[in-house]
Amino acid sequence: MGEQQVKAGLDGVIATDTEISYLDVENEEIVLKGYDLIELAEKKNYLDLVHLLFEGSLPDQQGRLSMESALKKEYALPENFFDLFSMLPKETHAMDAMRTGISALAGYDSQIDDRSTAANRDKALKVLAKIPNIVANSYHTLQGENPIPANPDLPYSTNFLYMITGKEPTNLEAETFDQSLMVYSEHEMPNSTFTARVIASTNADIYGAMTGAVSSLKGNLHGGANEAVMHMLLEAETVEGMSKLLYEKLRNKERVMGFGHRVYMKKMDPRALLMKKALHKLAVERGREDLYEMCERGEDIIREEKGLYPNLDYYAAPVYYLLNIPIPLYTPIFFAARVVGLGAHVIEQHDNNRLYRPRVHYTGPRGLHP
Ligand SMILES: CC(=O)SCCNC(=O)CCNC(=O)[C@H](O)C(C)(C)COP(=O)(O)OP(=O)(O)OC[C@H]1O[C@@H](n2cnc3c(N)ncnc32)[C@H](O)[C@@H]1OP(=O)(O)O
Ligand SMILES: O=C([O-])CC(=O)C(=O)O
Repeated sequence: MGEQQVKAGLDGVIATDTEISYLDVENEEIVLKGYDLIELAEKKNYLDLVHLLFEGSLPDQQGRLSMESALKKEYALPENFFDLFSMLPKETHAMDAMRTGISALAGYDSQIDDRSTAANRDKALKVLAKIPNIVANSYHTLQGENPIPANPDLPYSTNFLYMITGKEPTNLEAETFDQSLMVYSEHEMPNSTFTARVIASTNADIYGAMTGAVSSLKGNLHGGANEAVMHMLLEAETVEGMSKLLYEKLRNKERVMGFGHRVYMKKMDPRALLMKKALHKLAVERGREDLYEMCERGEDIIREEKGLYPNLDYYAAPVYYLLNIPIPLYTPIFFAARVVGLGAHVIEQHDNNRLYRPRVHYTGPRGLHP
């Protein structure tokens, strides 16, 4: 094995070739199939991006419509599917309920063992079609509420938000939510994507890979941070409260959720910048400029004191709050948006597979006898 150096957390290690996406930190660009994710998020919508990742190109109007109608045909969940959620303890976290739902879908797929590109793409589209229903209605069921049926007259992402809140969103709400799905859609090789690819590399199916990815994403060093950020903002209450809380956290050497990133670290996550703009628009419209100012104050303090910048979760959280989304759904929504990226990665892994099986640097004892 020689003298290979262990990189804690596999920091900087190249895990695979990919044609899907790349974080070009030097040029501050998130490259997605040759496009800049931020430009896509400003000019296109979520289903364009789905088409780009699954079909390899941005769609024309017709292409977008036919993708949307294919998704709508798959919105429904198997009969009595919600019974699953009513059997869970009502304290079950929305991420765990969603994970159960995705895992259960496997049993309904008669082509579960077909790992061809076309079959995998069909499966990924099925998950994408059903995920708003699973996210929104596993939550409603656990809350003892009735499931909210999909409204097929609404565009995909508008319907997703409608199924969460039960109210038809305004244009600004629908556009902001769609943009949030775009920025969450794909991000190269985060822990959850790596998890999905590692699982897929055993020839396991896409449902298993995605179920593993949900588990990874739940942790607060990853997707769970958006929920934690909102609890922090609510605890702080005011701009002054935010200063007090953050200085206290810094004194206690606590990690501040929503700051730092393995790849950007000393630079602002470009997706956070976009969500910051979206937050400003929403905050002005809602008369909640105080929430925006709290976030800015937090950003200034952590930059000055730690040299750290906000990541996407820091600004996505207050955006979701102003969209009246229940806090436990923030991370499930992150996952739902990421289904497209994860789907693309599982397809790529199966198309050119080699089992992931690394080695270790053994530091334990030798030569013992029982
Ligand atoms: C969309 C996403 O999933 S983005 C990630 C969301 N997660 C969060 O927001 C959680 C808060 N952030 C963090 O914990 C980290 O920045 C991570 C996990 C995202 C990346 O961390 P890593 O690359 O592993 O860096 P690591 O954990 O080694 O930290 C390096 C140093 O920066 C400090 N640091 C990093 N992030 C933070 C933070 N948010 N608050 C305080 N200190 C921090 C660490 O304490 C450490 O300091 P030390 O060298 O004095 O011990
Ligand atoms: O890239 C990462 O490590 C985490 C992240 O920002 C994401 O998954 O969107």
